[in-house]
Amino acid sequence: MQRLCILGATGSIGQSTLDVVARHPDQFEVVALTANSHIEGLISAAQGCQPRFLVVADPDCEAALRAGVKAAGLQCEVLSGQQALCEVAGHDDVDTVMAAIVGAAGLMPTLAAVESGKKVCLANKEALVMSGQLFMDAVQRHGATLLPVDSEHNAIFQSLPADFQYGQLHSSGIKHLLLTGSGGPFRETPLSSFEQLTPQQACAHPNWEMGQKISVDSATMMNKGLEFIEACWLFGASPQDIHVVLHPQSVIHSMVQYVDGSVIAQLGQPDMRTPIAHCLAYPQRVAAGVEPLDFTQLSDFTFASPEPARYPNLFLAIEACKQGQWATTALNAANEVAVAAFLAGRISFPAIHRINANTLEHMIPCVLDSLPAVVDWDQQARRVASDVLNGISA
Ligand SMILES: NC(=O)C1=CN([C@@H]2O[C@H](COP(=O)(O)OP(=O)(O)OC[C@H]3O[C@@H](n4cnc5c(N)ncnc54)[C@H](OP(=O)(O)O)[C@@H]3O)[C@@H](O)[C@H]2O)C=CC1
Ligand SMILES: CC(=O)[C@@H](O)[C@H](O)COP(=O)(O)O
Ligand SMILES: [Mn+2]
Repeated sequence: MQRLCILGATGSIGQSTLDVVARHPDQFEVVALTANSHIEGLISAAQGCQPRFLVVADPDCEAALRAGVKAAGLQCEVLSGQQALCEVAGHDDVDTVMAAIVGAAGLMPTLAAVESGKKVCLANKEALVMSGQLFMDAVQRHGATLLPVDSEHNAIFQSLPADFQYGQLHSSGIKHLLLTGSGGPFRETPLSSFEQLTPQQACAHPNWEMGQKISVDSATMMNKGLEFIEACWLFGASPQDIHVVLHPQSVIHSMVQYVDGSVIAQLGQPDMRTPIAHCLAYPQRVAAGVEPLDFTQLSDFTFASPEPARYPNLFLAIEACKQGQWATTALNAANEVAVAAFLAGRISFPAIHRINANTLEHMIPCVLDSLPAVVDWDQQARRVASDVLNGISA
């Protein structure tokens, strides 16, 4: 029996994880569920799986959660605050942590799981983008098992040689990692109308149902930029090892191109239950509730290169990846500030890129060789991004 902690249980990945887990009560037991403040969602999830711990990050929500737990007749211990998230992620009674908090808020709880040597199923790409080498060193040092949930990285993981060793792309006969991206909802929208695009339009992804932040990131292709950085860390790749390919159908989830001309791909429905089930059951396989692909019903597969004028955030992220940790941590922070402002209706869609680029220009390169340095740098970048934002929206 695998004992699970689901960080971000009320979100899109959290809910898909609960769906997979509920199909296999003989294999998975949920020990802890966490959220930020969505109490009803947490209680409803707890009614399905009866966890021992329920945790809200926002301490102001603890009393309401306690009352809700009592009213629902649940036998859960209620905790709150970031330290409590870290405690359940590293708890002795937990084997596996689904890291599915969105954004930088996931860094500390995910690292707590890593530092306790857990099996960590990583959806929270921002944690890795922020802390790269420190994160990967902690995985090594604490003997954690890191499995990629992000659909592209899961596809690459499945397409690599079974005996692939971290960082040995070239000696494994690999030429390139082909990172596919849909291009988001604005792939064919005239650039002249970008200033008028709304959050609702940006969140209407053509293929995937996801949380708001990652949906906007898909629309700007910052998501692919974050994934580019994520792939470098996960597989020990260099920027020149990775090619981004537009594939609007999102059926091929990414590929590995070998020196002999072979290309190995992982395909499937655009449904996160597949990579989630793959990570949870690895190295076994379990049913995920996902319909098999029917190739006779599929439309054409098409491919293209992303255009810099349409997706400047993608190219900014690739450049940041080449610059190093100071740049990727700052870019991630700026992007979180910018996307929140766009979702709140404060700035236009193209202003997301202006904030990201201006923030990077204001940051003076430095070495981030400790976690406190990363956290401090993230905060500095948020302050700079907020100043840029106030200048734009004033
Ligand atoms: N959705 C998808 O298909 C995919 C997502 N990912 C990655 O997975 C992660 C989660 O994405 P997604 O599920 O879409 O996001 P959602 O917005 O749907 O869910 C986010 C979750 O994080 C919790 N949360 C938000 N802020 C905090 C905080 N400050 N402290 C603690 N918990 C917090 C939310 O709680 P509450 O409900 O209380 O706000 C919720 O449970 C992201 O990093 C994303 O990039 C990767 C690949 C695919
Ligand atoms: C499902 C998943 O992994 C997302 O990250 C997805 O890739 C978003 O789609 P885009 O390819 O449009 O970014
Ligand atoms: Mn992805």
